Amino acid sequence: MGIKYQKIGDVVIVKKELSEDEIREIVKRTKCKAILLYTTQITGEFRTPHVKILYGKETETIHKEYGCLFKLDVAKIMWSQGNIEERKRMAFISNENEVVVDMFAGIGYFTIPLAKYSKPKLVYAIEKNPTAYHYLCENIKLNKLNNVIPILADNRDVELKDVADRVIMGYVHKTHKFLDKTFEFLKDRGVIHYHETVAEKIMYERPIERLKFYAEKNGYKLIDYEVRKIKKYAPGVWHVVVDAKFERI
Ligand SMILES: C[S@@+](CC[C@H](N)C(=O)[O-])C[C@H]1O[C@@H](n2cnc3c(N)ncnc32)[C@H](O)[C@@H]1O
Repeated sequence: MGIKYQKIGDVVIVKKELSEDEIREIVKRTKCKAILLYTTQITGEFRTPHVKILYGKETETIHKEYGCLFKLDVAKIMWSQGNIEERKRMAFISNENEVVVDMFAGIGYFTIPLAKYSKPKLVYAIEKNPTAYHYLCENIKLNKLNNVIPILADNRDVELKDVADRVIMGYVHKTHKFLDKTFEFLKDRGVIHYHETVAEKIMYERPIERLKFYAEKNGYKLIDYEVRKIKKYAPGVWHVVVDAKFERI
């Protein structure tokens, strides 16, 4: 059977309609409790999937990855398998001396592995969507973390000045528009993990130009950076992350 599927906890996601035989085969093979069809690309600021349930009823599950537990309702909240390497990388990016702000925390995609393995002093995990925030709080409890403060808010409304050694911007919809706020969170020196979707031809230039522009505007200078590919986003378009180090001028 050549059907492509993705298993999140005990829920399976497919991207095309299945026959009765195919549903039976997937259930037998994966022992899943539900099969969901993602009907369109994930869009919108909350990154909510559009789904049709092909099998089962219950779509809430616990996904295990890299020793972390992620509870989510797969019918309401996205899970990007393509970001797996970045979630692992973020797990060990910080250290015990740091305070981190995760501006687009979701259910804790980066916050949970980072808080668990890097053990920073504190992670402020900001999330605007109440459903994602609910699971973020559940996941902090499930993973027994005491160094995460979840905040239900639009990150632009959060008043935290000069607190962060590191800011994660794991969102790819006009991310640069949030950079003024990011520099408000940042201490005199710090690192920003800036995500962007960008055409291949300009992927080593445009994100850097934007970072430099907002740094200068906010009284910082870019002192070091590295552009990393996360995944192909569309034909000729990459989802990249820039690890960028800044210092206040
Ligand atoms: C979907 S996550 C990114 C995916 C994730 N990095 C992964 O590994 O799969 C982005 C989150 O940012 C949240 N978000 C969007 N705009 C926001 C804002 N202005 N303030 C706080 N959270 C926001 C969305 O609700 C969503 O949960």
